[in-house]
Amino acid sequence: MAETNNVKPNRCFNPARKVRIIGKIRGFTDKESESESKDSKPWITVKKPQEDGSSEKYAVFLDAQSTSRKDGYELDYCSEQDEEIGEIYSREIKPLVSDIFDGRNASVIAFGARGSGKTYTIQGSLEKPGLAVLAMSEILSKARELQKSVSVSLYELSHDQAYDLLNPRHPAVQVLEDANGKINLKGLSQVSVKSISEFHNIYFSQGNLQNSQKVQTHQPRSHRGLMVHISSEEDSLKTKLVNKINFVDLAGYEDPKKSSRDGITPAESNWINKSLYAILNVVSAINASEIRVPYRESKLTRILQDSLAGSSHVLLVTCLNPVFCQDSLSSISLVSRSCRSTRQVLTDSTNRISSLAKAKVSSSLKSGKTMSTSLSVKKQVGRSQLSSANQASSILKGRKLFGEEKVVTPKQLRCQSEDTSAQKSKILPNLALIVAPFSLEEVPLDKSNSQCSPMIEPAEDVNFEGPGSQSLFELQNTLLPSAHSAATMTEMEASLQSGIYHLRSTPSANSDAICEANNPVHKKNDASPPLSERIREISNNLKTLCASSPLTIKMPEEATASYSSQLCYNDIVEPKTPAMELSIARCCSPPGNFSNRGSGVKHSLVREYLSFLNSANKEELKSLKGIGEKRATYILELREGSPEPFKTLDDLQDIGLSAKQIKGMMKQVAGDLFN
Ligand SMILES: Nc1ncnc2c1ncn2[C@@H]1O[C@H](COP(=O)(O)OP(=O)(O)OP(=O)(O)O)[C@@H](O)[C@H]1O
Repeated sequence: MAETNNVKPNRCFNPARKVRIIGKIRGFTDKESESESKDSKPWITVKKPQEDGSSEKYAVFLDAQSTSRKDGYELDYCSEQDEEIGEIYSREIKPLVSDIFDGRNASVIAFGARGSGKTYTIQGSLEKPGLAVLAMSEILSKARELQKSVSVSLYELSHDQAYDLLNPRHPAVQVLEDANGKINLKGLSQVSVKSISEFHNIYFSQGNLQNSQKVQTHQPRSHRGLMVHISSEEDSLKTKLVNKINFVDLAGYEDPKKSSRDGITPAESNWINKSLYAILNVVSAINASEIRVPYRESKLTRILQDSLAGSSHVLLVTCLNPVFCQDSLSSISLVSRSCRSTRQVLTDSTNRISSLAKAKVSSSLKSGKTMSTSLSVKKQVGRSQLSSANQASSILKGRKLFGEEKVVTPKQLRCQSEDTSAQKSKILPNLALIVAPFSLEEVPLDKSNSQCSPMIEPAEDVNFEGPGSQSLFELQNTLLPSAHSAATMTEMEASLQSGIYHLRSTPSANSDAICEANNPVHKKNDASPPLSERIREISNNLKTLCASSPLTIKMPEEATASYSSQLCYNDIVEPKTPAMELSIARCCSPPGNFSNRGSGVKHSLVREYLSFLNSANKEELKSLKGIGEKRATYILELREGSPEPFKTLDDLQDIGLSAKQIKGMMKQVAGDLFN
């Protein structure tokens, strides 16, 4: 664990990230305590933030002794195994409860493998109340103080169908969205609660209620949600203000390939995992401040939509089994992937920390080798190396379900080298973190692949969920550079099931900023140099000018004469519409405009271009047609001798360009204007 000290501090913390992710290691059950030998090494260890500032976050290390696989993840917080639920409540939930009374919504979601203690954490028992019960106790006392009313709803989700657990008939709940984007849960009862004992009766007896009614809603694995509504009458507005806090006990994550212990079918298991991926996809999109948050991917995310979006607090509690559990390993890995975008690997709450990969990176760099950033990273341990037809279909299915993923070949990755060379030093170590626990293919260092970085994709479909379903925050983002689209659960599923790890990096506001800082030429992944931007701007201005320019009126000669003769004979001439047909020509195309308006714009373009050549740095120069490494170096040398070596286009001949080449360059930036 010595490497923990090497955990990099959170260099570019993203303040927009809204989902807090904590870990909770469950206590041993009686049976486990019996079988667990006193001196056996725990497979999960928690490392607290370092006082010397070398790490600001909690880190949890999972050491799968049977496979010698070690993984490390950063979390916002991770409770020790013996930490009482009450302590977690005070630390994590209490502040949320106060905020609900100040008008915010909240969602507390327990995620983890089967048997990892989710129900124990959220619901608990009468003797050992869970987070929801402790919260309810405080909510009720605050509500009394502030004269607000409290009601609760309970639902269960199975096969993407929600059922009301407080109605003895367990009707299906419909999720409807009104014109303002407000979510209405039709068919979900709300039962008013005045005291904690009333709440206990409702919360702890709903299982019995189901059994007595013999309604087949309660599946062995299903999601269960408690929704607490806190409402107050707003006298002045005569409206009812309602805020909500949700507690969700998700169905346990289980490898769909495993034969289930409770006889559920693979289809059911797939549905559960799909809905788990959906919630993680939403978390990922929220954290990445994406414009489009995929609430519509599952009924659960639709139900929670207004308690996930906007200024809502979201707390994801990742529950972990204290005895080795492959599914626990997979589930924290899923959470980790949902909470980062590959470009922000050091900024998210569950960054994977790997001594293994770090060592590999440093050793590979030292040894003159570098890691291949190919999309397929073969898993070192565990399952078969190659994806079977089954796995492939699962990947495809996943892609279909969770959005298309561009498959990027290693060759394409290499092609990015020029554009991303400035970022290489940042990305390479980060990349190592992403793929940490797996063996990374090492390839001989060559110029092209040494500069590889993950493929940067443009933001994909920017679809809004529906009218008004966007928060103001999201709306604002539409005006900003596209935020990154985080890795979807498709990748996670694919990786977990097939052992093939897909890396994808997408631009983010943050990364754009980094990119810009590193290389002002490459503002975006399509790398438009500022010169062409400026020239485009001039060109656009020109078009606008053309569009708004006065009509050119050609007057027939005789008409002009008669008009001017009028002017001659009258001192004060009343303006008259000439009685003649005018031939009107409107200049629309820039070349046409040029011929009519002289060469002012052209000169201005040339000036811009020359000034760029006189001031751009090497990388910027190289982005121009006809200027490679040598010419760029030569230009910089010329500039050392004279600060402005290029005063006219002809001066470009000094760097070995022919008149034809110069014209070609100008054509590149200004198109037909230089024909
Ligand atoms: N902190 C704890 N101390 C002791 N026992 C615990 C603790 N947390 C959970 N358990 C026990 O572990 C078992 C599994 O817990 P729980 O049912 O909460 O898991 P789960 O994640 O909700 O499971 P599933 O995914 O199957 O719903 C239960 O028997 C529970 O009593």
